[in-house]
Formats: sequence, C-alpha cells, structure tokens
Amino acid sequence: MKLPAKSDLRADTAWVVFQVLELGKSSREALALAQARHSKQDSAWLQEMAMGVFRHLPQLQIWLRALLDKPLKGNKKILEHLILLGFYQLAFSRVSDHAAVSATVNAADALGGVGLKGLVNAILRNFQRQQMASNTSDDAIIQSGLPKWLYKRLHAAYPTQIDAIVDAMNTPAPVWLRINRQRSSLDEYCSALTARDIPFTLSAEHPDAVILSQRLPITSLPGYAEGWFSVQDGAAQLAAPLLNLRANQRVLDCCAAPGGKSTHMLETEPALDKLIALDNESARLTRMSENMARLQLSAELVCADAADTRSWWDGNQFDRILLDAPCSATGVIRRHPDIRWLRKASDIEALQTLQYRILENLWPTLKSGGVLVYATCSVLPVENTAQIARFLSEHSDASLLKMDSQETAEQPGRQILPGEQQMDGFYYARLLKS
Ligand SMILES: C[S@@+](CC[C@H](N)C(=O)[O-])C[C@H]1O[C@@H](n2cnc3c(N)ncnc32)[C@H](O)[C@@H]1O
Repeated sequence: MKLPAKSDLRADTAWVVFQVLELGKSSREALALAQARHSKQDSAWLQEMAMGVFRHLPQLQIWLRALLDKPLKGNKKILEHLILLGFYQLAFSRVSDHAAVSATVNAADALGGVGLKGLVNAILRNFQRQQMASNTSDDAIIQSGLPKWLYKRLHAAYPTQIDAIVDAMNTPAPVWLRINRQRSSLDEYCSALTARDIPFTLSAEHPDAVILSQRLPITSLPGYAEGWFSVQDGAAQLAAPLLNLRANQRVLDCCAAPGGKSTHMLETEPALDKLIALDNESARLTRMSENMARLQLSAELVCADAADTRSWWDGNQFDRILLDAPCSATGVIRRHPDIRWLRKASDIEALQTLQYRILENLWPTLKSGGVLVYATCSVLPVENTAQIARFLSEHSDASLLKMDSQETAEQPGRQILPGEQQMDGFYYARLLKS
C-alpha cells in the first residue's frame, strides 16, 4: 500500500476508498496510513467521509454512471473514487458546496490526474446544475446502501424487520466500555466518569458495561493506561457470562484474537486452571498480548489452525470452550461500513464450511458435562441457527443448553439483531456434551 506522494486530505480519502473498493483491502490499515499524515481533526474528517462513501455507494455509483461517459481505466481509476467523494460531500455532508467542488477538483493533482482536473470539475458542476442530490433512487436496495446479495438475504431472513436492520446498519454504533472487575468496579468507574462530566448510560443485561453518550478519544478516558476498562460492544460482552466459568476449569477460547472475550473471561473468573487462547493469525495474537499486558492478565496464547487439533491439542479435554467463529461479520457493519463491500456473496459458503469444520473438530476436545458456546458476529441464519441445528441433528451427545425458553433444536440459539438494546448483531448458542 503506497500513499499518493503528495499529501492532500481529499486525495488521501479517495485513496482509502480506492484501496477498499478496488483492491479489497480492509479500511483499518489504509486509514491508519492515511491518517498518520493529517491532523487529528482532519483524520476524523477523512474517516467520516470514507465511511460515508461506503454507506451510500450504490446511490453514488448511479450518479457516476449518469455523469461519466466512459469508465476511467488504469491509474486514472482512482479519480472515479475522488468524484464519488465529491458527490458524497455535495449530497450528504455539511461541507459547503464551494469547498466540496474546489478542494475536490484540486485533489486531482495529488492523484496524478492533472490532465483530468477539467473532467472532475465538469462532472461536479453538472451534478450541481442538474440538482442530482435531490434526485435519489426510491429503490429499497439502493437506499439501503447494501450490496444486492446481502439485502436480499436479510430480507428473506427478516421480512418484517428489514427496515429496522438497514437503519441500524447505517447508524454509527455507540461506544461500549467493559469495566475490568479485577482493577475497578462499575460503581467506581461510573463515579470517575461523573467526576469528569462524561455522560453515560448503563444496561440492565450487562453487569460490567458503560455506554458512552458521546464519542471521546479512548486513551483520554479515566484509567485507560491502568487497564480499568476495555472497549467492547454489549453483544460481545455476553459471551463470558454464558460460559458460567468456575475456579479450576480448563478453558479454550478458540478464534480468540485480539482477545476481547478472553480478557473478559479472566476478569470474570481469575482462578481458572488454564485459559488457552488460540488463533491462526500471529499479528492478531501480538495485539492480544498487548491487550493482556495493559489489563494485567495472562493466558496461554497458541497460534494454530483450530480445526487441525492434532497440531495443538495435548489430549486434555476442556470444561468450557468458546468458539467465536470466523464469520461474515454482517452484524458489525454499522461499526465497519467497508465490510459490506469487502464481503462477497461467494464467501459465505466457504465460511459455513470452515465454521462447521472447526466446530466438529473441537467437539472431541470438550469433556462430557462440558459446555461449548458457539458465537458469531453474523446475522445470516446459515452461519448461525442452521449450523447449530445441523450439529445437533448429527451429534447425539450434544444437546442445547437453552438461554431462552423459545429455543428449539430446529431454531436454536439467540440471534441479536444490530441496534437491539444498542448492541451489534451477534449470535450465541450453548451446547452441552453428555
Ligand atoms: C471474530 S474474530 C475473533 C474475535 C475475538 N474472539 C475477540 O473477542 O476479540 C475471529 C478470529 O478467528 C481467527 N481464525 C480464522 N480462522 C481460524 C482458524 N482456522 N483457526 C484459528 N483461528 C482462526 C481469525 O484470525 C480471527 O482472529
């Protein structure tokens, strides 16, 4: 990934959008690189604009097709992304029209499009002249800002809730904190926030959670360096309590990095016999050990393919297993708007296969009487209820440990939809081994 040689806020924003949409890179890495050369305020602007383009892409592309005669090719392609950014500013942001047009046209220089400045200028001026911003599509899929395949799958699964789901997916998520019981307490932390005039709310279902009422730099919150809290969505905070951990248990956190749920487990039950936190990405495990160090916790970190138990398992069975399976991440699109474009319809089947393979291969590593919690941050039933229903039908020593009286073997688990009690979309099912 190489940034444009010349630093320009709009050119760098278009570059981030290009990295995601054309090269399939995650926005996290591209943003970090681009933001490093701008002020705090400009970095926030850059992120807001890039995320805005991802949220409104179908509509922005319709306008682009209407105003650009021929698609741009090769190293000029990035200018299309600059134009999309121009449309976004004009139609959906508070940037003044004058600044949106002139600064976006000037940014073409930094993207090597000196000769195409006139084209960018003409398209943005046409956009204004034809009042395109007030001419948006009334097609539900275009309005949703989601790719067609995803909208259709969501509509099929949740016909009566589709509008609320789409709304939630396009609304920025609140910041949830999880207070580290080993270093502080909910009461103590709430007092620290109140003393600093930082507004927050609590959630009845979450014994360790605080929801901030405004976005603040995390490192500026009380007790960051001291490890008093972690940032973790409310849905993810439900995993550790579901495991019902006790002292001296042997526990596996499978697909554990960067450790949000492992650290919660250790905070909830510090007297475990052992916690093995396994993941197959070493860079993510490095982030996990940094998180563990800040929170003053420790676990045995293992880098391996979870499904290949022969490569990492010593034959001692676990009392508890959390399988936080790799998934489509469709439940966290509100936090990561780029996911909707990075994930392809064709990925889902491969994910299903991987999830089921890991689940099946882990099952023998669980003691009889032990509990496995299966979790995903997906809202697609094929990754959730369908997987667990199939597993129950194929494993006579597995039964459903219900969290809710409405669960059945055909409709097992709890599907949380995005926005429900301010949480991300998530799925949990609890399996007991006989
Ligand atoms: C949903 S994320 C885990 C989030 C983590 N549990 C937390 O709470 O911070 C899924 C993880 O699965 C890991 N993963 C994917 N395939 C894997 C495999 N075959 N074996 C082990 N880990 C895998 C990814 O590297 C990723 O870190």
